[in-house]
Amino acid sequence: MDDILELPETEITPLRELDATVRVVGSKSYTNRFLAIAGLCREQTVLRNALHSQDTILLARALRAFGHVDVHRDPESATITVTPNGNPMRAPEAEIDMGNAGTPIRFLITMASLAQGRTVLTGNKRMRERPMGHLLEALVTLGVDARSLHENGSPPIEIRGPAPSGGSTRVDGTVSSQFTSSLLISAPVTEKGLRLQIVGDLVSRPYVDMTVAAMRETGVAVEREGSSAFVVEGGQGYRGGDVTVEPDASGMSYFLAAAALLGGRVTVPGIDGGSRQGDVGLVEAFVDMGCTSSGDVGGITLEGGPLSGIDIDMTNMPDVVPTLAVVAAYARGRTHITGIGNLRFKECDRIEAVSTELGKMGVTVDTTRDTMTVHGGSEPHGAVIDTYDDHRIAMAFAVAGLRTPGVVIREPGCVTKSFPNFWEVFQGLRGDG
Ligand SMILES: O=C(O)C1=C[C@@H](OP(=O)(O)O)[C@@H](O)[C@H](O)C1
Ligand SMILES: C=C(OP(=O)(O)O)C(=O)O
Repeated sequence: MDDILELPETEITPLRELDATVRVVGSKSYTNRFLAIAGLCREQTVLRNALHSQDTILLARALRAFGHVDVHRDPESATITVTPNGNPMRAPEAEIDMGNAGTPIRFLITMASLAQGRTVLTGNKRMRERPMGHLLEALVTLGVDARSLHENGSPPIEIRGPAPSGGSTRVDGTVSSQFTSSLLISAPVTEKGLRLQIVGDLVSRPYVDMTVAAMRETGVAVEREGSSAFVVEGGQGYRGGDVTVEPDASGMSYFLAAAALLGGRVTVPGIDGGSRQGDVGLVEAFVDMGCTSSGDVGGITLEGGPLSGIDIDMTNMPDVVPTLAVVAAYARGRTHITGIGNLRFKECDRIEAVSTELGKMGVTVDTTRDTMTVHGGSEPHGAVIDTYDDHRIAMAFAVAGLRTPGVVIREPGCVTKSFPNFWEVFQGLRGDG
């Protein structure tokens, strides 16, 4: 098919009927976790169904730059193999440019403290505005020499290692869960381990649960004390071997949304409601709006129905807010979304972006610092959608184009951050793909 990734824009052709089984890419979050863990492991790790996208490639390259592991991808078997080569972890001489890969750069900030020498982690313009300050504060308490070179809490971040090995610290959980995950992942390979207390209300909590699950799956013990404290003993080694990554729940959301908007049916195999990925919670939200779901252990099926607005707290599923907001635009009544203040620190300010772009389609959206209210009910019209170099804005609004004629997505190539074959899979919904 045409290489949509290279085009300045693409117009979406509406679709009348939908009944499809859709295979989505491997989870971005699990791939990032298992890659980071493999980068700390003394044994070889083989990742199956791992996500091969801009962000995970940047993480794999960064791991290689520390010189202690070889990372090899076999496209035939879609496996990524991480093999320790016996060398110590050393800070690379050149700065590491992490683009706008938020999770990877945050995982690497703590990992870099284990390496000998001065590491500088940087990124694109947007990354240089994204917050890392709470993670730096937690690391400084542990005695790590880590700082924001522009003293604004954002990259470039300089880390001088190796740091004193572990200890006790606190981390603010109100801006990003990735700081907690970052501290936890490196903890078992330190000498003293980590006692960690989260302060403030933790956002995106399911991602921390995924971190703990990934750590346990790879052989280390993590103790939890209540919901906000963790103890990880030092001197533990991660276990290598085979790891299989489940499908990406955020990537799944666009296809479930398509079923919701078209009154059609979509099945995504390989993932079920019991997944730890918080974004599977979107299925329940769509059911509350009027859809029907059926799921067995082998997959999730959603069938559209007449849609009504809902009130929903999305603290635990930030990445599917654009998806839900687009569907809400087609629902009768208003949808009030709370708990989403940290959407302002993602690939773009997603509260602003979603309300501006829905506005272009004739939909009224009210916003506050941490909420969004979408007024549905009158049929949206087509518009040229700016995507702000944000994959989730592109993918969410593409779905609107399946129902509304005249939706044009600018810079469709931005999907490569998390879902490089998105347009191919999207085209496949037509059954002629
Ligand atoms: O740990 C992770 O894999 C992620 C955590 C979330 O970020 P925040 O904790 O910053 O909300 C999410 O938005 C991101 O896409 C992936
Ligand atoms: C926020 C996201 O990613 P990250 O924070 O890893 O850049 C995302 O994928 O929606």
